[in-house]
Amino acid sequence: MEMIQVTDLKKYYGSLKAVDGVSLTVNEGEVFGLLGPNGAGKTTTMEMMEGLRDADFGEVIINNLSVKKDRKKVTEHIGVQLQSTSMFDLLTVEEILRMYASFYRKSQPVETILAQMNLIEKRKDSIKGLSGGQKQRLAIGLALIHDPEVIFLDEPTTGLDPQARRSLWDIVLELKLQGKTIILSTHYMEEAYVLCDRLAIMDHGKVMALDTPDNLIASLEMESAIQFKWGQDLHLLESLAGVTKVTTLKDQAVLYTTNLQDSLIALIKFTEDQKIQIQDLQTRRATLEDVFLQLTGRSLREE
Ligand SMILES: Nc1ncnc2c1ncn2[C@@H]1O[C@H](COP(=O)(O)OP(=O)(O)OP(=O)(O)O)[C@@H](O)[C@H]1O
Repeated sequence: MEMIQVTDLKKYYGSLKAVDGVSLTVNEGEVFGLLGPNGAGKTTTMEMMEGLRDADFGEVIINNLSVKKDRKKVTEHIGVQLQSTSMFDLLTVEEILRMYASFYRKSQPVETILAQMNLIEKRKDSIKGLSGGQKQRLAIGLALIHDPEVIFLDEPTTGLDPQARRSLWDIVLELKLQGKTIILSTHYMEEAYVLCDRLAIMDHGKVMALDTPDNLIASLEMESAIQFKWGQDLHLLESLAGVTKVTTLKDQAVLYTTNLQDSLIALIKFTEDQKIQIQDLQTRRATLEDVFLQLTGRSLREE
């Protein structure tokens, strides 16, 4: 069943097209990702989906309710993770959860949220003293207090260390197991790959591609990438055995290939014959990063 339908959503700020005609659907129980670099329009898209920002054009339907016309009813079905900077620093974890619970007609027991977010030991601590990961878990806990079916997480792991990031991934996967529908924005391709059933790759306010992570990678028709420092003409590399595409990333050449072994042997032979030295050679399986590079000519990590 489709839980969310977004049709031709637009938001312009003067001549800047922050969101420029986004259409997508999110199925019930799915983790759906918006993947793109800073400024791609992920937050603006999510805020229009949540009803927190007015769209200039387009429509969002959540659980058969129009976000524009039935905003109040929609809020009962959705949970939005607030940025932790906007929480009341002097309250304790338990106090803020109780305060949020009081905003709703029906809410989950605070105990349940504390356990689910791994915050039982922190319940009496003030928010000010929490680590970044604990604050993010609390922010998600606050979004869950009224037990919504749909949860929006805007870059939930930005700025967290790898361990805190993984613990947040576990929480997202646990929420999925409970049947929640989750919309998550991120600029980490590994996170998108691990968590998302399907994802939309966004750039300059548009959806560049939308599919499962594996299908997006498979659509490139290149299993592996060979990357190395390269100061010569790129065209020299195009006819090497197995190579399907050639591109650059800063001072590096990236060769995509369907046959890593053939391409590597051909590359080494070619550079030997031409007396060209290659530096910093590495090979890897193609990733969502490569999908983004192919679609936009840029790296997700260039911020
Ligand atoms: N209120 C506003 N006024 C003017 N421009 C805005 C406003 N809000 C967002 N923008 C611009 O719209 C574009 C999209 O911003 P948005 O925050 O949606 O991107 P994002 O993909 O979420 O990036 P980030 O990861 O940095 O949050 C950016 O160029 C941003 O500067």
